[in-house]
Amino acid sequence: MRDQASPGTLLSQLRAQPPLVHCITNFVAMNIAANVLLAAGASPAMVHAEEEAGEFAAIAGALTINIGTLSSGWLRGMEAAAVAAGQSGKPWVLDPVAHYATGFRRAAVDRLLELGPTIIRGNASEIIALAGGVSRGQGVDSRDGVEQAEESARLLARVHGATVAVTGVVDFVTDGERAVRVEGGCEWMPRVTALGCSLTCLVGAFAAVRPEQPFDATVAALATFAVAGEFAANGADGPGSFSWRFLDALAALDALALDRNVRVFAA
Ligand SMILES: Nc1ncnc2c1ncn2[C@@H]1O[C@H](COP(=O)(O)OP(=O)(O)OP(=O)(O)O)[C@@H](O)[C@H]1O
Ligand SMILES: Cc1ncsc1CCO
Ligand SMILES: [Mg+2]
Repeated sequence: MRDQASPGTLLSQLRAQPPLVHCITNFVAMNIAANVLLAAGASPAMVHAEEEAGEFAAIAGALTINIGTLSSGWLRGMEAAAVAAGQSGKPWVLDPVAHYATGFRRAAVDRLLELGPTIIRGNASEIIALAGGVSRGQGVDSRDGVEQAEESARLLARVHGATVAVTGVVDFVTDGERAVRVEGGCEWMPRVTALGCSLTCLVGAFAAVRPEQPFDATVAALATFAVAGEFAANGADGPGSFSWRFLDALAALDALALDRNVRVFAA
């Protein structure tokens, strides 16, 4: 990994100049995602009303859109925000939560994809289905392995000119040319709701720090989660204690510890 764009370097930059991150996320995720961004050192704002989402996206350093608890009004807010982000050259991240579940979600994601997300972050079931494959997903949790989603991720990245991140036991990131796997995290992570949604918001925070390098920004965010997740697993008895230890580990994580413990490998 090039030195100037190591995860630790990006984390230091994020903390030196905390980016304002416009998050349109779901009702389940709103609180934990805001706390995750604050713990990491970024400044979250949960703004979804259609009357203001476009205006706000132009002010923020990056935008994240998550369709977890979608409604028609929210979708109009998402579209306005994505258009404004595109017009003002701000990176934006799409989290297509359970987009395969209903026609409403499928149509919403199709429209959002047309608006050209900079980064797409999902679990394996979501990424496989987004590329037109047959996924085993039903609800918001993944029922497929990341390995099964790697080719789908490469395809999506090429078709949409986006960086695509698939998360799970070992994460996978590609921009269609480069690809890496990020190891780490812990078994409790999928047992705490909305940690993936929160990661999407953190990807936005890193993208605001490096808008021209969405691939490096995405890897840095995933690496931050992987290392903080491993540290937090130490002494955790289950999802409850892991959840608060994870916030503490994120806040305590420094650039040096991140770069020393990160496990990113070319794929
Ligand atoms: N079994 C596991 N072992 C280690 N880390 C994991 C495991 N499962 C998920 N993770 C990590 O948890 C984080 C969230 O990823 P996950 O794939 O669970 O997202 P998600 O399914 O979209 O979650 P949600 O929809 O609940 O927000 C990522 O950092 C990922 O690396
Ligand atoms: C549980 C749940 N339901 C809709 S969104 C969400 C958060 C995890 O994706
Ligand atoms: Mg998810």
